[in-house]
Amino acid sequence: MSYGNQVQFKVYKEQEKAVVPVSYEELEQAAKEKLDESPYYYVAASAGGEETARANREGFHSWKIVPRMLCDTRKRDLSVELFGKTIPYPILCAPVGVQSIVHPEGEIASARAATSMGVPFISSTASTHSLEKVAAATADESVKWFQLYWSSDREIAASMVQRAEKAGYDAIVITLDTPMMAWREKDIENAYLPFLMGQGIGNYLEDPVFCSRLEKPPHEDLVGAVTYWSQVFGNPSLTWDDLQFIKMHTSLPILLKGILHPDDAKLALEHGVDGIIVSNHGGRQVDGAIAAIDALPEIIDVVNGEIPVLMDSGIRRGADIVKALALGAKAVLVGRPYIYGLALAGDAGVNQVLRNLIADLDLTMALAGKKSIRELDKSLLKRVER
Ligand SMILES: Cc1cc2nc3c(=O)[nH]c(=O)nc-3n(C[C@H](O)[C@H](O)[C@H](O)COP(=O)(O)O)c2cc1C
Ligand SMILES: O=C(O)C(=O)c1ccccc1
Repeated sequence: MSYGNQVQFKVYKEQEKAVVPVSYEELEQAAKEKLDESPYYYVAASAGGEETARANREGFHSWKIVPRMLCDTRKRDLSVELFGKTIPYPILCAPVGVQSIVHPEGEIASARAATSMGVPFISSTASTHSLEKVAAATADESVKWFQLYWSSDREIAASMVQRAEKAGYDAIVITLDTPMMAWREKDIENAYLPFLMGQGIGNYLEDPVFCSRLEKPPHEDLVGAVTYWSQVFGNPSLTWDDLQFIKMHTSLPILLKGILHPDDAKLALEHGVDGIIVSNHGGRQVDGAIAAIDALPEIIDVVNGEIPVLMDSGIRRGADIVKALALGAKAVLVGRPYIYGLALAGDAGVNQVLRNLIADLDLTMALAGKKSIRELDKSLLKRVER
């Protein structure tokens, strides 16, 4: 029996204990049926008319895999190396804030599930559970990164980065595309702001610098804490020169998330960052922005192998990952798929969504004639305009 068949049998066998639908569309539908309208749309909806969210998918559709034959793909190796650590698959859990709106255990359950299978977890600044509690839910040797929303009170930003380093995180992801929330029509219709109920601000409520700015501690005056949070959450005044400030406060590798323009990739290199994540935030920020997969090739050219380039926005199946990697991404991040798994079945749901994605990737690699991530390049793809 070939290794490929073993993967299939294992997946079929595990289906007996299935807790979530296998297809992405059915997964999303099941989450819609389970969740209340406001949290469901907070996760599922994108900015404006959702043109960019659609473009993310259409972008993948316009690349086609041209499989190779007779390549002996019995044994495959999906591992990649990032900042000196080998991860078993080229997949990470994207930073997603306020996960407690879909499941009370939120980020803790997701981090536990992901890292137990070797999938790095990127912990969001906007988590309900603090970065220390998320780290405590994972094994010491597991790979985890911390995502920074750079507060307009920069001492808070510095404090969070230092806390992350102390708690054992391996890298800092600075998200650049969300100094403020975009025009999200569903959330406006639903007047939905979970932060006002104290959700998604766990990292602030436990931050010594944040708390030192308050008149009363958060447990005595949550409204005061939330009000201050709303004043300092975003920082639209940042410029490239500010990066130096965070670099001074950490020895961890720094990645910039939300890069779409090749000139920004150039600036990232000039400012000495360690990695780039090509992303349009899953279509949740600039509606009308270029699809992340369409932005990727030019950025890969500019970066020219100097630092790792990762991508996210619209990854739904194994073939999407093969396409992103063939176009030069080192690894991909997934967002909504694992959040729907969390909504439906807590850590078991996250586990199953990731397991399915990995098995799909593994089979797609084998059937495309590729046995290692290193073998993926543009020659496997053809662009088909429709
Ligand atoms: C509900 C939700 C919350 C998010 N919160 C954050 C966040 O706190 N920080 C961040 O950098 N990105 C955040 N993102 C964006 C993701 O990291 C990622 O870029 C995006 O989800 C990828 O697209 P996908 O959902 O199509 O996989 C969020 C996305 C969703 C769906
Ligand atoms: O909703 C988001 O996309 C996001 O990035 C975010 C921003 C602030 C708090 C929580 C999530």
